[in-house]
Amino acid sequence: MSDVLDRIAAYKREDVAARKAAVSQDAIEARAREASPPRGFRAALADRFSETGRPALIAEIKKASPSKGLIRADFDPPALAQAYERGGASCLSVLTDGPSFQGDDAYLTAARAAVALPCLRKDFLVDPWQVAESRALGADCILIIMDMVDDALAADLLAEATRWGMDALIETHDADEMARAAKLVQGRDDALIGVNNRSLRTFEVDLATTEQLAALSPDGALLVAESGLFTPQDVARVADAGARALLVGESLMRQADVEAATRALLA
Ligand SMILES: O=C(O)c1ccccc1NCC(=O)[C@H](O)[C@H](O)COP(=O)(O)O
Repeated sequence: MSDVLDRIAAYKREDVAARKAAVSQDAIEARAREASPPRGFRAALADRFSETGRPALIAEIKKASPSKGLIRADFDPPALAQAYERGGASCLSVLTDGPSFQGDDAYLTAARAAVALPCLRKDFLVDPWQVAESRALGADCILIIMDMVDDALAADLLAEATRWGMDALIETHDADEMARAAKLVQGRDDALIGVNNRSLRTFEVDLATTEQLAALSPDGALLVAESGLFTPQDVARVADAGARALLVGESLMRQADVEAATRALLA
């Protein structure tokens, strides 16, 4: 039986085929060349960690999710981006997937225009064409979910991100994916490796995932702990495991005062 990740991959392939039929590679590249220059996503995280000795925050603009349904009804991406920036976030993550997250490409463009922070396009990449599309939308970083791509596609996506001057967050959830990610970034000094504490197939969340995989992360990679982080104690736990950055959505999106909640989480 197919699970949610398989279903997302299936509709994404159809969606990308339709987008590619409407906008050729040359046309999407022309749009990408017109976009505002990349802001340096990994560098922003590394700089903040160097300055503070604490994990830097990637704050996520997330309206809904398959595991939680609607998370935030009062949803204004530019206002949320500004609240995150004032609260101390180093980068943003913006969900652009519509069917499962009620996201939209326009949310990324609008959020990025409202702040000076680098932005991750949080979507499911199954084709290198989507990398140029992400850049055309203004993204500074793309997501490569190792569970969703084979090694060849992962390498193509990473090469495309590099070609466009973008960073790539390479997401893992188990030791096998971490080993594949380590091979993928071998010889590079700009690796950004994520450990998702949530299984995207069962939705089970366990911070021990970061603790278990951190030791397997390649030397020199900047490690990002993703999902299920609600309290400063959670932050301290993944920091102790070696995380230099955090990706947080739900716990901040559920707060009335997002700026204060962001500050409190990082305190
Ligand atoms: O969040 C989900 O339910 C989900 C389901 C299937 C695929 C991906 C999913 N989430 C993407 C993420 O990784 C999170 O949005 C991100 O790490 C933030 O997590 P959280 O702080 O727990 O909202």
